[in-house]
Amino acid sequence: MAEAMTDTQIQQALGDLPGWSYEQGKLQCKHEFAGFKEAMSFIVRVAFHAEEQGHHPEIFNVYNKVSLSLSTHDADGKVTEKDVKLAKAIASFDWRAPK
Ligand SMILES: C[C@H](O)[C@H](O)[C@H]1CNC2=NC(N)=NC(=O)C2=N1
Repeated sequence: MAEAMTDTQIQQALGDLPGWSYEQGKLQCKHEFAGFKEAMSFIVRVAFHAEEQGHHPEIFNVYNKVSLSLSTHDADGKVTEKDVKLAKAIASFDWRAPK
């Protein structure tokens, strides 16, 4: 059973996670890209990191917009260090092409 982080720990972690927020009990980010292909490229890149970490975000896409949500099933759907780790990997490569 993974250990849930406290609200204080999550707020601290968000300091190193540009573009991420804590909403509805999950780590979330929303990005807008130049078009559908750019959005899908971002999703595929997220997929490789997710698979490597054995941890997978909920992914929602509409055309050029992508929303990601992260929580840990193993901790009753709460946020754990596993979510922060994947969010950091994603934040480190996130890009937004000029529209
Ligand atoms: C067995 C498998 O590793 C688990 O179900 C993993 C897969 N990916 C996961 N992804 C996320 N975001 N949370 C999990 O708890 C989780 N569990």
